[in-house]
Amino acid sequence: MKVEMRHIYKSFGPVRALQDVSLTVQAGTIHGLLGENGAGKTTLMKILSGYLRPDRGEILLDGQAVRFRSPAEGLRHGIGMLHQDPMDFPALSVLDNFMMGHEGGLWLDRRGARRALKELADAFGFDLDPDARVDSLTVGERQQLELLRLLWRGVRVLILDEPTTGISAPQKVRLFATLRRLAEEGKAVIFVTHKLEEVEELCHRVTVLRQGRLAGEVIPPYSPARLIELMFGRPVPMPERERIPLGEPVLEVQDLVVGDHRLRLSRVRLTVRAGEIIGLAGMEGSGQQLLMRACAGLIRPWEGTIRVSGRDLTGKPYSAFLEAGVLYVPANRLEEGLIPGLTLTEHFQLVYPNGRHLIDWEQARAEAQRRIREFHIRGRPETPVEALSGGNQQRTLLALIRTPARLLLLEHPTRGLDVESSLWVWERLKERARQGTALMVVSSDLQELMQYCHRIVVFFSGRVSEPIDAEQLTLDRLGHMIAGRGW
Ligand SMILES: Nc1ncnc2c1ncn2[C@@H]1O[C@H](COP(=O)(O)OP(=O)(O)OP(=O)(O)O)[C@@H](O)[C@H]1O
Repeated sequence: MKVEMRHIYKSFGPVRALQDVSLTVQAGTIHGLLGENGAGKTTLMKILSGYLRPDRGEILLDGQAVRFRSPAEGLRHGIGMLHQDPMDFPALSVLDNFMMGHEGGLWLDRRGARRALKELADAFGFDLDPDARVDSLTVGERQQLELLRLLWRGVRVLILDEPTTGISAPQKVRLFATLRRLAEEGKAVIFVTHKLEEVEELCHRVTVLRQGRLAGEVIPPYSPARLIELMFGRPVPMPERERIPLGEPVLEVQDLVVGDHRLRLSRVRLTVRAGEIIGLAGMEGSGQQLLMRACAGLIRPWEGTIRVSGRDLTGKPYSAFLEAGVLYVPANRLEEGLIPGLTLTEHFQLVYPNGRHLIDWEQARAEAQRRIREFHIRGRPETPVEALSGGNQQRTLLALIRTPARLLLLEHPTRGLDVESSLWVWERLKERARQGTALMVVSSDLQELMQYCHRIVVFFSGRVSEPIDAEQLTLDRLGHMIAGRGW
């Protein structure tokens, strides 16, 4: 199906999210949509899939003008969107979610649906237990489930809004192969991303948006420098690798045994020093989060000890970890990090209250404004967090990290961030390291781990490697280890 969007305009109050954007996507192709944070990519795709209505402009499918009043209508026309943050029902099972929205709903033939789920999951190499509750899945697994659901619904235009952020390198390879296959079968695939290498690897054509406007359209062979210039309106220099000197041990993990219903980490030993940045690499769900949560005081270890700055905190409550200067920034920003419905000002007041009993809202607003400026958040003090673009939600989370901190535990701090914003975030994190904070960072971006971390710990199915000096690692070796080879 050929998709045409013509002269689309969309504003949210004073924010002009899209101005005169046109896009044509041919059937049988993978079309990239590239742009910096807040460029309007998600808004454009929400309009195409029926989640939002444009203020002006039209949409044509195979030359026929269409107007969708809801995503369900979009889906009936064969347009499905895989969102950046999972849009599922966490309290229900994988199978229930898979069947959700299907004509017949939950009364549908469950056995048939179960079979379809298994077949699709096998085709992609995804390992999803149909009876698991969705809130026990990782972000990546939830994305996988949603992708399978859309395919099962028979979409002809598949929109993927940054689909690779939560999944492992081998899963990405499989996903890309599947997307190519879907394109060969005649589907139109729209691939929203910040990552230039993904555009190069996958896309037959790419449209670049900048600040709500069309910046250009490019076909291979791509020049990364040209794409960056289209995205940001100027070249963006890459930083040199930096060696931050290390201080005293901050985090000392001894023979830690910790687990949940599906995974168990055995005898983990790790010391992180002041100023050190340790990267945790592995497929989503390989145990990184267990270690992070144990070190944040959110889950109790079964055995072993956790010491922070010499104090034994094993088995102590989360509040004791907070008091010791341990801060945890989770991956799931809209469920655990931010509170939908609350504004930016309200979020900052929760973390930095300006009064004991009464809040001076005038001052609160001014403080929020200051942080918005400092962290380059595209939003206003009164903006509710769910109205921010994904990248700006991430910046907000970072702006909410209290100072000083002894130990920062960050999951995917640059997930969903464009090149320039990622550099900016890492600058902030390095600044913390230089001030003596110890950092432990989970990321699926191996290149970024290699670039910024002193040492890297690799996880595979609950196995945990010794910390490896990042300078002695190659991207290739790291990729193999993550896939369970060469241990
Ligand atoms: N519901 C909303 N209410 C108010 N403003 C909004 C809303 N949705 C989006 N915006 C604003 O519109 C602009 C474009 O946002 P959009 O999410 O489309 O960007 P994006 O290119 O997808 O960015 P990212 O890569 O960070 O997700 C941003 O300035 C954003 O804050």
